Amino acid sequence: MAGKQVQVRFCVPDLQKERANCSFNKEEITNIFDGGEHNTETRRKLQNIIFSDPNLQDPIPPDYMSHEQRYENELRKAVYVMKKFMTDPQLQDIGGGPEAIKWMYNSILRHAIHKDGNPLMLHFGMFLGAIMGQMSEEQQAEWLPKAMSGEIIGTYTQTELGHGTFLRGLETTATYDPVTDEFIIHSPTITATKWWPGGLGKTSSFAVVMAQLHIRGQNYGPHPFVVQLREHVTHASRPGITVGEIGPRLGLNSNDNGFLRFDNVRIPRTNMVMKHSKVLKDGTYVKPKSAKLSYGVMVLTRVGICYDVCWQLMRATTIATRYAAVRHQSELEVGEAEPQIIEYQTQQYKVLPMIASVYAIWFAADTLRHTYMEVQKNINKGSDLDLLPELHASSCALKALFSTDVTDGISVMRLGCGGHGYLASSNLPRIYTSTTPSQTYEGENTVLWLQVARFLIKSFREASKGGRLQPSVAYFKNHQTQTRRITDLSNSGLVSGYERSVLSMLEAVAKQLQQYSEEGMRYEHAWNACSVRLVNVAKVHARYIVCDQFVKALAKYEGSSGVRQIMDQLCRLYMIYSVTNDQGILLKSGALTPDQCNLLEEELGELLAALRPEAVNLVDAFDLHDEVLDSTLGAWDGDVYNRLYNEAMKSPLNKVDVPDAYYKYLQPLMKSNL
Ligand SMILES: CCCCCCC/C=C/C(=O)SCCNC(=O)CCNC(=O)[C@H](O)C(C)(C)COP(=O)(O)OP(=O)(O)OC[C@H]1O[C@@H](n2cnc3c(N)ncnc32)[C@H](O)[C@@H]1OP(=O)(O)O
Ligand SMILES: Cc1cc2nc3c(=O)[nH]c(=O)nc-3n(C[C@H](O)[C@H](O)[C@H](O)COP(=O)(O)OP(=O)(O)OC[C@H]3O[C@@H](n4cnc5c(N)ncnc54)[C@H](O)[C@@H]3O)c2cc1C
Repeated sequence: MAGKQVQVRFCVPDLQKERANCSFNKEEITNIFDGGEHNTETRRKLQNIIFSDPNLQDPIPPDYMSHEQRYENELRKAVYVMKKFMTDPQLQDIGGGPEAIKWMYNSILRHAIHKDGNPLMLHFGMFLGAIMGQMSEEQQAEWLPKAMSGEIIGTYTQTELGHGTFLRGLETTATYDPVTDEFIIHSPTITATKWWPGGLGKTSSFAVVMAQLHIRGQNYGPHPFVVQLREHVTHASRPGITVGEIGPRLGLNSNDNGFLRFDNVRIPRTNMVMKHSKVLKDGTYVKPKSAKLSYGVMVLTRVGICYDVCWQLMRATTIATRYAAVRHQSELEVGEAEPQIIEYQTQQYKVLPMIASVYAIWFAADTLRHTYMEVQKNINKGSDLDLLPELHASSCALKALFSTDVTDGISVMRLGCGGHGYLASSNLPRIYTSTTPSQTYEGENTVLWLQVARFLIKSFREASKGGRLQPSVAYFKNHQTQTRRITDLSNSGLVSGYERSVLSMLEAVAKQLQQYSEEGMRYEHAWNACSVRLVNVAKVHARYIVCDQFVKALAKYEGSSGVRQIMDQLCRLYMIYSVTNDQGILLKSGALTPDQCNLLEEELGELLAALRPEAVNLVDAFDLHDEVLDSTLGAWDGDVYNRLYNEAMKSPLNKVDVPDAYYKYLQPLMKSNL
């Protein structure tokens, strides 16, 4: 059943044909990703307003702008949107609730308006996140209105030149002076220089600064403080503050990532962020319920990254799938017309598992978000923090898995578009460069995998003692009784295959750790000597979580049978794609036999063929506006060749037939060779 849009808009015949027979209700799928029918309606209204606003257009394609122009252009749009969003009655009236607006706004703005980074992103993400999640109620009352109105703009400054991963190694100090009731913020060394925070270079007037808290000579570890960096009105950097931008990056070049140094800068004691830990006037330190609660903003951002990369994958798959339906190349049979490249099974294998991955990521991210909300509720109620290790481990696992899967997936989508995928106008290069840093920021992925492994090893030991297990590792309780082989290849059978593989890997690595310890190696060194295996088991556990969540989400799905059927096929594809990619692991652990792997590979081919006719409709159902795609190859109408040609015409080199550079360099060379 085709949606309304499909019937009225022009598109090339190849896409018309693809859209003519759709076996499911696309709108129902759109509603899933928007979080309900009402949200879809709200998002579309917002899109119409935003995309028809001339103030949000770029004067020239950002690729042809200088570094300064890009920054200025994005800041102009970001400030305009902020003001418009807060004051325009049209936007106020749209409704949908703050949650809906927030998610939709993030996706529309981040991906369509701010094409290569937004100088206010950290303000809206982590600065506001720190105010709302880490400040006491009195502090929120003071800071939130200022931050919401734009009176102050802030960022989150944690990473330093010398340390990003190792928070305990941060060197910036916040020393309490009880005489003046102030903290003295200081950067004692060059490596203490804050380095990387988004919006820090030229945009932010304030920052949440992570610094080592010192009271009367004792170090209480990293804590967050609010520090004013720039003067009101003049925006000049304040005395004792040295701040600037760190220079061009692989991508996200419109966001002024910055550096920052403090020379004994004094701030009031009450600028310490004090929801969880406090320093009283007399210098008494009030401990938090858990030392790790001050890392909460990172956890929230890790959850956000799971959704963020999912949107990026939706964009990349939409572009590559539509292109694959429009592009004709080679011959399937000699002398026959060139087929659409999507007819090649290898091309289907590029796009279809990535479309299925979008669903897998979305459902797992949703479960993670609910765990986050539950933990947050418990923190606010002052009740126990039992779920904190679960949240930490799952958010590390899913952030690391999805940022890697999606970065790799986008690369495959680019390759799937051949040479044209390498053109900036396809937008695949920028989608890639905007996504790959998510493997580094908010916890470098290897480091996060090791955090997951730490949780797994602890849980494994707990299971052997018959102890209590967190939900994501509840399956460990069976570990001594289960045989390794699975006998049925259904989805739940394959999930069980992953469980058994994790347990088998854990058993082996735990044994190796034990052996090293018995040989006299210190535990930390034994851990390091096993860390490649530890990372590997963490990855398999993460894949288990995602497969398990996908199956569970579908079991609860109450929509139409058409959508249910297509999602079942996608789930099956995701399962088999994952298992066949991991078959070495599953074979080694004894969960699968080579014959079973062969059966799964056969089924994979059948699924690709079954899903091939639905490919374009599946990406249409993501309902990404052409402005969100921003791609010559992925637009809804499929008019790829005219768009490619027209975009090339925008190159400044094409303004004149013979450029000045010819007269300066080439002509003298060519003349001298006459
Ligand atoms: C939507 C898109 C937005 C994109 C914007 C992105 C902008 C980017 C911003 C940034 O990058 S901000 C900077 C982010 N930096 C990091 O993420 C640093 C990564 N490092 C860490 O998180 C930690 O240092 C560490 C690697 C987890 C280790 O921390 P630490 O050394 O202090 O811990 P340990 O002493 O080793 O203790 C580990 C102990 O603590 C538990 N734990 C660690 N972190 C957390 C947490 N966040 N929540 C709960 N628990 C935590 C951990 O499980 C261990 O527990 P036990 O095993 O001892 O029980
Ligand atoms: C685009 C972008 C935006 C950012 N925005 C912000 C921001 O707004 N605010 C902010 O504070 N920071 C920000 N960062 C910084 C980011 O959080 C750090 O870069 C990240 O946490 C990694 O730290 P690092 O750079 O020190 O890498 P390192 O920790 O030095 O990593 C280098 C290598 O060492 C390995 N390694 C390190 N420790 C271990 C270990 N214990 N075990 C095994 N291997 C290890 C890593 O796996 C990696 O291969 C941003 C970074 C980027 C790229």
